[in-house]
Amino acid sequence: MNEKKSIQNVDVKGKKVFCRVDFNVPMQDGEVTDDTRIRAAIPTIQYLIEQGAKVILASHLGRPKGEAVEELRLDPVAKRLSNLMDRTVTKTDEAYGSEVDEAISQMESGDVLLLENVRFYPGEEKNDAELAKQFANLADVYVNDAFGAAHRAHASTEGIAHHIPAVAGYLMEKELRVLGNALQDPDRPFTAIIGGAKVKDKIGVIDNLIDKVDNLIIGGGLAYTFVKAQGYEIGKSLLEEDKIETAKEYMKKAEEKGVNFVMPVDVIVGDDFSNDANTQTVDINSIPADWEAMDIGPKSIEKYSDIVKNSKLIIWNGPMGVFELETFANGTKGVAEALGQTEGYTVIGGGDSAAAVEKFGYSDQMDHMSTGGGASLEFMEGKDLPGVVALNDK
Ligand SMILES: Nc1ncnc2c1ncn2[C@@H]1O[C@H](COP(=O)(O)OP(=O)(O)O)[C@@H](O)[C@H]1O
Ligand SMILES: O=C(OP(=O)(O)O)[C@H](O)COP(=O)(O)O
Repeated sequence: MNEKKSIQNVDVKGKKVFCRVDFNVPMQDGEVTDDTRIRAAIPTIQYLIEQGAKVILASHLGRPKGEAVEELRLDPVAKRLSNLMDRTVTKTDEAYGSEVDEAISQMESGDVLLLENVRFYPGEEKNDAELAKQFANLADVYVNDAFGAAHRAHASTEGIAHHIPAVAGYLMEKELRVLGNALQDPDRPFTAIIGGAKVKDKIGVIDNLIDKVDNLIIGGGLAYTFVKAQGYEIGKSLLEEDKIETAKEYMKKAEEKGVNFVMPVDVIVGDDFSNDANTQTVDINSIPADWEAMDIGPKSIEKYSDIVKNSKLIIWNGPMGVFELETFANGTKGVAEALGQTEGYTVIGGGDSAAAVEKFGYSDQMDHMSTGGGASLEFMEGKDLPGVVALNDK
């Protein structure tokens, strides 16, 4: 990232700036229910205003598949941004075309405009060259602050960057710096905790992390493919059959590299995927047939917490159990608490882990909560992010 230009390396004074943000926020009944991503983009927007730029914001919301969907219009987002910044935010009903041209022609220095959902146009996700040009024609400079969408090569995240000067915003810079430092020059002991349910999505991350960490802690639904690979029975627990061999290889690789590969030692099993399930706490080698492991047990929580408290750097992606159900939330809560208490630097990799940390009230105690789920995973996996690659080199 150090080699990519940032917002401070380009003159934006009095210029029209197309700023791609990730305002893909949860909404209910036409109201924004979590404005974390909106607040995270404010330092960049504020800087552009202070520089006297004309700030043209663009974002996607949801997955409207190339056509206008009323519930996915960005009006509630414009309203929330306007409230948060205590200033007028003009919103257009299109993302380019005559209405947008007219609105931009009326802008003065320091004004803020929000374009309509860019995914209302089929060319956005196809990274269509014509659409990218249309976006570029709206402005003099392109700023990408949408870290959460940086793993997408779309017209407003990638294509546009080939037409006008293209730089990273403050949020993008911060995300890449924190995650990049963690992976390149980590303080040690360096611990990664990987949980959640998507074995296929996370197997590459586990592989890449084995080359970097001192402790690799596995929890959540994906742990049971590894438990099975160790030769234990897992009852009805989540299993990705075709990844058992890969799991074996990774455990072998970890051993060869001297990485402490940490698995649950006990689990909470349930007889039903609900809060009313009957439960038992069992050792990892005693999961009964017909029961499903839905959370890590108390001995595992203690073991994981001790490692977390003795680490200098901890990255966490993915809950330890089915935390949405109170009955199976203790593992995730316990790990969140340990991260809240550790002296080490804590990085939460977006997605459900960020939601869990928020839900249990520990977000203020974390050092960095990433605004990107998929993006931070791909970054940790060592993949190039197209939205970053396309930016101008220093
Ligand atoms: N033991 C388990 N069995 C089934 N599902 C689980 C288990 N542990 C966690 N989960 C589920 O994993 C989901 C999150 O998985 P994932 O999307 O991979 O995480 P993230 O969004 O943090 O990357 C949660 O909905 C949670 O209920
Ligand atoms: O919410 C997002 O992804 P995330 O849930 O993986 O963090 C981003 O806005 C990307 O959205 P997308 O996955 O529809 O391309």
